[in-house]
Amino acid sequence: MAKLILIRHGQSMWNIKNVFTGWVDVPLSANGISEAIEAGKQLADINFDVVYTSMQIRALETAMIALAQNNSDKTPILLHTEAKLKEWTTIYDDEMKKNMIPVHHNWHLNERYYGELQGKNKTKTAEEFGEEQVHLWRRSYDVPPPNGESLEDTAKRTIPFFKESVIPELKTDKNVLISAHGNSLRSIVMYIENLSKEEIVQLEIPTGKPILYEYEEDKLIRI
Ligand SMILES: O=C(O)[C@H](O)COP(=O)(O)O
Repeated sequence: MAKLILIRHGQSMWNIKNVFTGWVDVPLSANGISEAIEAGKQLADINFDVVYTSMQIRALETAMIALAQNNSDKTPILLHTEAKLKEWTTIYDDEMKKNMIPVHHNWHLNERYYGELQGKNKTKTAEEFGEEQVHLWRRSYDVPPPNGESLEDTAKRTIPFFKESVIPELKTDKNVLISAHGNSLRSIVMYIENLSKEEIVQLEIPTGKPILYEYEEDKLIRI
């Protein structure tokens, strides 16, 4: 039975400062690296066949650090350009691929674009615009931050990608790791678990804590 593992990147350098990050490309903090190592140890017995990350370094770092803890002797191969993808399909033969894990990067998994809030301190923003308004921007389904993406907007790019790229892997019994972000993953969990617009407001995804599903009879069951 194929497994799907979702993991939000470990704590980032801006998570520490409580700053809206979105599409700003910020690395993991020392604590975030420890979180990724711990997550990797928790997932060490899963034989991953393919990995998907966003284009953002915090998600890629988390995936690579977690994979470094894996008990398989496979090597992750970053397929971050069309040329690398072509090389993967033409140069590497099946024998070589047995000991490798393809790691795909894709902007569709990027964190929600936080628009004008990017770079702003979350506490100061709440003081400026009010707690309720900021909570709506951060956790509602369809209220976007100023010149940013709502969760609904984010889902319009994550869900088609998930259906077109990830589901076919699960259907062919591949174990999949997705390393992404708090809100891009909230949109995916909302889809998988069929959460309502009201329920999604309550969903928080902590940094570095894997979410596990098993794929059976065309359904994803949380385990
Ligand atoms: O982009 C960010 O600031 C964080 O990754 C998620 O922020 P949020 O928890 O405020 O949505």
